[in-house]
Amino acid sequence: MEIVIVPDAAAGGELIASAIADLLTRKPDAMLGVATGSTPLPIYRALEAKVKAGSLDVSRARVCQLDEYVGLPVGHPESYREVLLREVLQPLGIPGERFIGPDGAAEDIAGAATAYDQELAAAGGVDLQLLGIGTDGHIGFNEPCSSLASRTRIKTLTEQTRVDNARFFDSLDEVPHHVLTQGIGTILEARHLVLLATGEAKAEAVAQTVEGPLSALVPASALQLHPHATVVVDEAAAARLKLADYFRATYAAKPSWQSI
Ligand SMILES: N[C@@H]1[C@@H](O)[C@H](O)[C@@H](COP(=O)(O)O)O[C@@H]1O
Repeated sequence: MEIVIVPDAAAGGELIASAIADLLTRKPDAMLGVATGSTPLPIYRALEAKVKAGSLDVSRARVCQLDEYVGLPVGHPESYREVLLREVLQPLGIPGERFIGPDGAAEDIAGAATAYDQELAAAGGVDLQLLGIGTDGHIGFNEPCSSLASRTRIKTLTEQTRVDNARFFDSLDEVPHHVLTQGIGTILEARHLVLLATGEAKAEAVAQTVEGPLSALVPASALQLHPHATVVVDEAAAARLKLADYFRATYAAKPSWQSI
């Protein structure tokens, strides 16, 4: 696992957007796994700036969703499909036909979960999966004690996650209790995992993810199992890392030709 400590969220967004640009240069039809929440927004704005400047070609890029609420009506502005259309697809000019995600409005939710895993596999898998992290260490919507081998499936949100996400809704009551999320096993199949965490509220979860034991209690610690996982943190989110100086020295000495 590579840990990169950046000065602030904007620098993290720029670094990760550059890695995505490198990937799309090597593989123009790469499948990008995108995440929701506030944290990845600087990545999307940095990508948008590159597209507008003409330095990034996304004309063949494909995009896939990490997770989705269950039970919101199709087109609900806070469904993750709508959020990603608004924050990623439309600003980058990527048409909806190149965007796949789980159907949280399906009548057969278990079937929709299985269908999404099959769709991801049929698409050739995910080249680079962006991840945020919940204050309880969740990735996607894999709450604590999710199986480290889990596939896309329905999960029940913890009260903490519902409270954390209530800011996007008019009231806590409107935050769904159930979600569809790529499983941890599904996420680990992506060829490169890139987790961005910013702000002091994430410092404890980051420390447990990076330096704690591999544990289903901290779902993000499953990144320790992945051969190419990059954790990008700002100074505030790095505050509890015991090995912060080592991570800084390692990154400073990294060969210039090597991307994250
Ligand atoms: N399902 C999403 C996660 O993918 C995201 O990482 C998390 C943190 O969001 P934020 O970045 O806003 O703190 O929120 C939600 O639970």
